[in-house]
Amino acid sequence: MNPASHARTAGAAPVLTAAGLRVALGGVPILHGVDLEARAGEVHGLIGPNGAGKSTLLRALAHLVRPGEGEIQLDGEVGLSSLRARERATVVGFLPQDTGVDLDFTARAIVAMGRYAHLSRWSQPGAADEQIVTASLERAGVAHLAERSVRTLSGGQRQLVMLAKQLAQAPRAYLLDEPVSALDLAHQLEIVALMSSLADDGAAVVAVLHDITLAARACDRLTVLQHGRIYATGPPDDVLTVTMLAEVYGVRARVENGPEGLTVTPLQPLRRP
Ligand SMILES: Nc1ncnc2c1ncn2[C@@H]1O[C@H](COP(=O)(O)OP(=O)(O)OP(=O)(O)O)[C@@H](O)[C@H]1O
Repeated sequence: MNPASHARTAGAAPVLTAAGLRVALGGVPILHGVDLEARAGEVHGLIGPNGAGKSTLLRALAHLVRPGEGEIQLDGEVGLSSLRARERATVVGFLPQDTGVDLDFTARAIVAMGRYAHLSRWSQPGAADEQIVTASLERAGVAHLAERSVRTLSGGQRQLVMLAKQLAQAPRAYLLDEPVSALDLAHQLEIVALMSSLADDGAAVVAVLHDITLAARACDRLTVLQHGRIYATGPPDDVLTVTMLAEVYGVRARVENGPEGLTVTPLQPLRRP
């Protein structure tokens, strides 16, 4: 972690606090008592193998799946479930893993939907909302796609448009499920920089990431999930160990700390954990 981001996170207040979350899907227990804090001004990475429960945890934080036990508190005092949907949308924004859209809307129209959270039931978007939509398209690097139907966009372009919608929504906590999975290298770096600038602006950012080296460099804190439980949480330097990679991912790996930060190189599969 670079020293600037370290300073950014010192003393950061939790926006969302999950305590003892238990979630079952289709009658199958998936999360078994998970605690997590999404802090203002911090980029928090969720990592772990396929099926560990990362998306489920993110969806629970976004109030898209209801925990059987445990709850999510806003600012440590209000239950997220007690908020009205529109109010909740000013607190949490969720970028799904699958951004497929089967609607014939332009990218601009999709991004404009992000503003609904900030309008009263009877009001129409105004000039200020339009400006925010334009700025959000620009900040996500997709202003040139504004008038294209989202149906005609590539997977990566659609992912960026959906991210622009989150920017227009401007929640206090951005919950991003694999935000770089469909992106080329340059766009990945741009999204990492964007996550960092959102945190600099005071937002809490929680992102599911599969590229561990990218996660190490992009995140102030990492939480490792394994079989629906937290294996470790803390600064990347503490969490990303050879032992963790063997025990959680079932790989022999090299972890190096160089001038650009940590690099994790998987070398050989071990017996599946
Ligand atoms: N609707 C459902 N009914 C039953 N089981 C489900 C349902 N949705 C997800 N699961 C299971 O819950 C577990 C956790 O899934 P989840 O998508 O949270 O994992 P993940 O860590 O995000 O995985 P990935 O890295 O592959 O995206 C998986 O075993 C999955 O098969």
